[in-house]
This record gives sequence, C-alpha cells and structure tokens, in this order.
Amino acid sequence: MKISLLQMDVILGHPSENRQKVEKMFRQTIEDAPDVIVLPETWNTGFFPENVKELADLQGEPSCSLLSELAGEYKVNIIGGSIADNEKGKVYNTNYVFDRNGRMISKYRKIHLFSPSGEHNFFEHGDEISVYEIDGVKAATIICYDLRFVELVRTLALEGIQILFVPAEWSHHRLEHWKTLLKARAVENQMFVVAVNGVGKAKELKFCGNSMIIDPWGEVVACAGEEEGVITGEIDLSIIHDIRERINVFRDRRPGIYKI
Ligand SMILES: NC(=O)CCC(=O)C(=O)O
Repeated sequence: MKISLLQMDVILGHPSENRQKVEKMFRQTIEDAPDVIVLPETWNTGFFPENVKELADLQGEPSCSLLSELAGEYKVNIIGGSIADNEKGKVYNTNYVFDRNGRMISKYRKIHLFSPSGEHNFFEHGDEISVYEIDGVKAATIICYDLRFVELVRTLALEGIQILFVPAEWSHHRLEHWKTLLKARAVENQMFVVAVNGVGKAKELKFCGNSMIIDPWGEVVACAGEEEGVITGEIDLSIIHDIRERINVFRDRRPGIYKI
C-alpha cells in the first residue's frame, strides 16, 4: 500500500485558500499513484483562529464535497486530516474518510481537546471511536493530542486495526514527544502509524513537521523535514503478522490485572 502525506503550511483563518492549496497539492501528489492520501489537522481554518465558529465548515461542507470529488475522480482513498466543523452551532474537530469511489466511510471527532491551548473553550469533544476499512485493511484515525492517550490507541488495537492515522498540528517545542510517542504507539501495538503534521506558524505557535510513516518494528519508512511538501512511502502489511508471531503481546496480555 502506497501512502502520500500532505505536510501543509495551513494558512490561519483562510479556509478557501487552504482548500485551493489542498487541491493543488493533491493534483501534484496523484502523479505518484498512491493508494491513500492523508491530510493534517484543521487544514481548513488552521489550529485555530478565535473566530473558528464563523469560519468552520457547516456539517462538513464545502470541504467534504471537495475531498469526495477528488477521491472519486482519481480513485484514491483519502484520510481527510481534520476540519473545524460546525454542527448545529457546536464546533468539532472532525476527521472524514473517503474511499476510492468518493463515498464517506468514516467520521471521527477528536476526543481529547488540547486544553493548554484552550481548544476546549472553542470546540466540543467527540465521544466515539471509528474503525473503518481501506482496501480491506482495518484502520482508524486519532487527532493530534489524542496520541498522548495510550488507552485510546490500545482500544483501537484491540478492535483489530492495522494502521493508525494521526493528523496533527503539533508544536515545535515538543518535537521529541511527537517522534517518541508515534514510535511507541507503533511498537507497543504492533501496527503501522501514519502521522501528518503541519508546518509554519499560527500566530506564535510553530509546528514541527516531521510527518512520518512508522512500521510495527518502530522503523521509520518515510519522514518529512520541516517544509511544506509531500512524502510518499510504501508499507508491507505482512510485517504485522510476522512481528505478532515472534512477540505476541496480544496473546501475553494480562487484562485482569490492569486498572484501565
Ligand atoms: N493540536 C493539538 O492537539 C496539539 C497537541 C500538542 O501539541 C501536544 O503536545 O500534545
């Protein structure tokens, strides 16, 4: 499976420019013939302007129509990063996923809002996980700060996912946390982790890029720098079977002892 990561410099507070940018980057990327294209967090508004409620999409529109059309036209799966999404006056940080026919197959709302930036004062949190299949492979999306919650990712692993997608707008101050936590989630859950971060700045906040694909052994398959651009990597899903044969942590777990 070939996966392309759109590492964007999202323009804070300018959704229509960001949609144009996504379309342009997407059309460049498609020349690599990927099976899956992944976007970063809040790529419509940026993370996040004070007037996010006014700028947010209305129940996914117009961003969902754009992604659905691109997915259908180019017959490619799209993990739509996340968008600020206004539903009945409440704003959610929402991931939508589209299959090769342009059909929406998953909707996930960020469960853990990043309180140090006051995200909880502007957004509502989601309450549900969403597991989906792309080309027959079980996968799920979590969003940025969700990465710190080991319980959430283990829950998804126990649902049988093989690929975890992580759109983000992660701060440069915590670049080492980003790299370490992505690797840890891949190794401890014996799955692929595909993480797409932003670059550039939103006011004082600088994002660290370093979008990457990590295999279940913790090896980095592809990694971006700190500039806007696209990276593509190929993953071999048979590695999962191999590692679980050799070190079967799912068989050896002792859930009766754990408090979570
Ligand atoms: N957008 C976010 O959720 C930011 C999370 C972050 O930077 C972190 O350190 O966690």
